[in-house]
Amino acid sequence: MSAQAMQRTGPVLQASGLQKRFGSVVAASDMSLGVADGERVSLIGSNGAGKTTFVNMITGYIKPDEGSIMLDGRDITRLDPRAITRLGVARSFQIPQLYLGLTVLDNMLVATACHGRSLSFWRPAHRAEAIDRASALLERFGLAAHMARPVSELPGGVRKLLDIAMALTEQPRLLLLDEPTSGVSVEEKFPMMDTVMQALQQEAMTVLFVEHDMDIVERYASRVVAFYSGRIIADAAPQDALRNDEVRRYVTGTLR
Ligand SMILES: Nc1ncnc2c1ncn2[C@@H]1O[C@H](COP(=O)(O)OP(=O)(O)OP(=O)(O)O)[C@@H](O)[C@H]1O
Repeated sequence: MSAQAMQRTGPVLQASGLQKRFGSVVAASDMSLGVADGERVSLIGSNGAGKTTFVNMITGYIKPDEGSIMLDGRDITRLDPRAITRLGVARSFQIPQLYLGLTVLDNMLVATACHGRSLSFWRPAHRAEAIDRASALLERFGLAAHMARPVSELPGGVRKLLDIAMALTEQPRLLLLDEPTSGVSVEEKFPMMDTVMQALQQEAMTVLFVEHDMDIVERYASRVVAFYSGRIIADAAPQDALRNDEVRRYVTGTLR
């Protein structure tokens, strides 16, 4: 077995004892979380609970005061965001980061060039490979018909799908999604998430997604991690986590 394959028997992500203070605010207090290959973990919590701080520490935008973060057994705690992206942590934002004047395919190719782990993108062979990969992903996300259209002509839901597809161009090990259904209508949110989750399953992707909509959490997460006041207060299967008293009191507001 290769060294890389042996590494992959461990967790994809292992965060241990993360601490972060902003002045007197404790944004992360002893946060530990291990995520195995193929898990779909939903991060829940009310405003200010510490979800974004956790995600920003994983992606390198914030450095923890204490604790460590391992990706496939490699210590990424002190690496800069670009190096962490190159090692396989991809992220999609609540507001899609797209080039509105470019076509859907060109957005995918820009993402390939930006997330690229080598500088060979502009070589013809690599470019042809990138186009093949982009086309396959657009197919999986139901976006193939839009390939030649400028993003400015596309509705919000389609832009969200494109933003997530763009995060996958370089086959990351871990995908972080920030509220994938925010701003999506009630009628659109389930069909959109069905498409996203099916595509992610086909890619065997490990996903962490921040989500406020508990219907979405219950339906699509394999595991739920709940945050409150900078701490992880529950980490369990969706049914169990959403029944937890602390989660009902501090997150979903169903227990007073
Ligand atoms: N850069 C910063 N400077 C100062 N305080 C910060 C900073 N980032 C976060 N905080 C504080 O840390 C705490 C955790 O915030 P965080 O953004 O992680 O919460 P969250 O769970 O993501 O909330 P939301 O759902 O509103 O995004 C909050 O009290 C917040 O005000």
